[in-house]
Amino acid sequence: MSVNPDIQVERDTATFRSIDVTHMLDGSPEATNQRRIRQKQIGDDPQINRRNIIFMSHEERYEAAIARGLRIEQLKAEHDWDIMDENNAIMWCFSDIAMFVHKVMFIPAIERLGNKEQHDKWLPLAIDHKILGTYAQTELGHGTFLRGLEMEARYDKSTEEFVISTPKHSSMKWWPGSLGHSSSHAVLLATLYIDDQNCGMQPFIVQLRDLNTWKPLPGVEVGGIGPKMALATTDNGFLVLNNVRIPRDQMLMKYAQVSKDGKFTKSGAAKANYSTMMLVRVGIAHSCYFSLAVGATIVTRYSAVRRQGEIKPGAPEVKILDYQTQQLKVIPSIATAYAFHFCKEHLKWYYIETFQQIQQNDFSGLPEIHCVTSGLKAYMSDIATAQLETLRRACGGNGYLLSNGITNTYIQTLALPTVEGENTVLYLQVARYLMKCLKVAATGEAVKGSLSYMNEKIKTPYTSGLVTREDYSNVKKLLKLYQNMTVRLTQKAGDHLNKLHVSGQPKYEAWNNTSVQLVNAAKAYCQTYVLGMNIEGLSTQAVDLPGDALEVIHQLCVFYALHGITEQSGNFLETGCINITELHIIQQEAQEMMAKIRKNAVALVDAFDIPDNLLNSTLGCYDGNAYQHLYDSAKSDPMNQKQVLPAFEKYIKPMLQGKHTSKL
Ligand SMILES: CCCCCCC/C=C/C(=O)SCCNC(=O)CCNC(=O)[C@H](O)C(C)(C)COP(=O)(O)OP(=O)(O)OC[C@H]1O[C@@H](n2cnc3c(N)ncnc32)[C@H](O)[C@@H]1OP(=O)(O)O
Ligand SMILES: Cc1cc2nc3c(=O)[nH]c(=O)nc-3n(C[C@H](O)[C@H](O)[C@H](O)COP(=O)(O)OP(=O)(O)OC[C@H]3O[C@@H](n4cnc5c(N)ncnc54)[C@H](O)[C@@H]3O)c2cc1C
Repeated sequence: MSVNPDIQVERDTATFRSIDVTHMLDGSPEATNQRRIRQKQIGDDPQINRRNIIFMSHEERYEAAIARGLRIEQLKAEHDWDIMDENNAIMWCFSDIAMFVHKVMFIPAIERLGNKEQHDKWLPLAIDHKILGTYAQTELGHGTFLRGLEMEARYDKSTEEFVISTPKHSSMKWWPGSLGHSSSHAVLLATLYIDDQNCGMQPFIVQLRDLNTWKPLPGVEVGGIGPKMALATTDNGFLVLNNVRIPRDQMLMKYAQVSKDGKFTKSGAAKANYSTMMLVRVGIAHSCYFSLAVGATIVTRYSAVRRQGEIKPGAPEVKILDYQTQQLKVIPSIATAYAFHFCKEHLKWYYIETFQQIQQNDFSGLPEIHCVTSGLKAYMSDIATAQLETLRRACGGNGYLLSNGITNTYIQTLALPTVEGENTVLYLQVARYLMKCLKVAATGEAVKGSLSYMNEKIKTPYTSGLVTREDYSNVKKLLKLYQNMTVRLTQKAGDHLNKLHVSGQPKYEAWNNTSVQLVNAAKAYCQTYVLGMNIEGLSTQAVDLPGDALEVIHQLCVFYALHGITEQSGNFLETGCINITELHIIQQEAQEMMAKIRKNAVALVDAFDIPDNLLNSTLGCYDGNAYQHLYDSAKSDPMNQKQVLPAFEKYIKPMLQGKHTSKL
């Protein structure tokens, strides 16, 4: 099929070469080649390809997702993939792999929470798929408040075993992925009791199913929790354990130990057992980038080939991308996807460095990285889901179809604000850190790390620093506005907290009564962080780009900063970081920048380089032939393979013949 001329002209008139930006996103031309080879191995494989999933039943999808997982293992062995390749493969399959919690949580939990002997015993079994596992933490009664977990592991000194039980309905495990039907084992988080003394949440390895028959072991009641909005193939489950006994060495003992005679000891940081969640929060940031890149690609391409209505009366119908309002739906998502790219790259290296320190028992970086990973997981998933919905609607009626490729991406991404810590709760963790830094800054001590800008801002009076028109496209000046706004919102929340406390409210009550302001400050901190990483990316990753490409990536960053101010203008005005005249100029500059970026919109999403066989979209194919692909997809619907469906004879015909009323 030839390329739609409407999309070809977009490529021909772009001011830069997409491939240069693709190399930047991948890190180098060699990395681009390597990724393309991997994506071809996945996309071309009939067992992995997700082409027909929209026509499958729940059970068919589940089975296909198991087969996909197995096939990925084979490809990994055949092509010598490393862990990054494997994680990317899972992401490119949109996590449509039934055992993916085994890979992204079960194995990492053993690695992080187990000691050397436990690594030696369990990791080879898990890595070779001799056992399949889940991460079973959340219960029916508690997901957020981990100190409230009710499943009990009581140590029995006489047999040197833990006895695990579910005292009431609310204490059953509820939600763990792959638990329903696909796991033989679980890393199970339960409250440890020794002689009735509560020793906090600890991780245990518990076998759930017989490895030959796959039947639940005695004392184990397990099953799926029922159909969900999406992620149909991650069989989230429930688990009830009735006095199930496991040997002492099946408590993962890297950070807490129970001796044979029942002595409890702890090593490492207080929250070291929470470290698996931090890793997955980093993975979620990466997923948010990918989902948004997918959505932006589909909708930008569709908007460039869909013609509807006229701008100039009587003139030919225009591409919907030429409507300014459509641009406002599409361009921010492109700019955000690029900002998220820089941010997730930074986060990946930041996590690797800090994890290495933690491995050396240096926990000093833990509070800051907990703040950053919690905040970015929350902020990026909030923004990604909001923008995906805007993008989906920007396709009009066809945005409601499953074959468009964006609907599935959107509803899958909708899980991310909830999993690994509900977003509001995570923002409140960020706020806790903000309040601590505020206290440090107030005493005149230097705040270090991502909030070091607080040192300067807390002392100096604020001026926007926007004097000339050029200042409005100076990303460093714009970043200062964001930093000002974050510090002011933090101070405002801090003042409110203190005021309530001084007026007699206990600290915990004052905290709850300030939590709206606290969350607002935390979001501002996250938004500032993302912008900061975008700007840093310009001078690190983007710096080697040819001038024309660098200019466009720079424009995107300016637009991201300006648009963010227009979206949050209330915060910027209320804190006095800009005045109304400055806001009007910012709005105007943002619109002008959007119009410039529009010219390169298709080339910018092409640079994400997501192949058609992973994109799985009728609307967003590279060739721009959306109508042909929509028609082909409709024709391939199994319901269209018969001219007349059985329901005709059963119900429609009797109705047409007036026979139905006799049965009423
Ligand atoms: C790539 C796609 C992947 C999709 C994956 C899908 C699979 C999904 C899996 C899951 O959802 S698994 C279950 C995830 N569950 C959660 O994330 C639970 C959320 N809750 C928490 O994380 C915590 O309970 C809490 C809300 C952060 C608070 O915990 P708690 O009440 O026990 O803490 P406090 O006693 O209040 O102490 C807070 C104290 O602890 C520090 N802290 C908290 N978490 C961490 C951490 N992860 N690392 C380091 N430090 C942590 C926090 O900073 C506070 O410190 P101080 O201020 O007291 O110094
Ligand atoms: C698709 C999916 C996959 C999952 N996979 C797993 C898995 O593999 N393993 C696993 O263990 N779990 C898993 N979970 C569970 C998930 O981690 C929890 O649902 C999540 O942590 C939220 O906890 P919750 O359900 O208890 O929400 P709740 O805490 O009940 O949240 C409900 C509301 O209460 C608010 N709230 C709660 N506490 C506070 C507070 N302190 N301050 C202010 N507001 C508060 C929240 O903001 C939210 O608005 C999964 C969930 C989903 C949806």
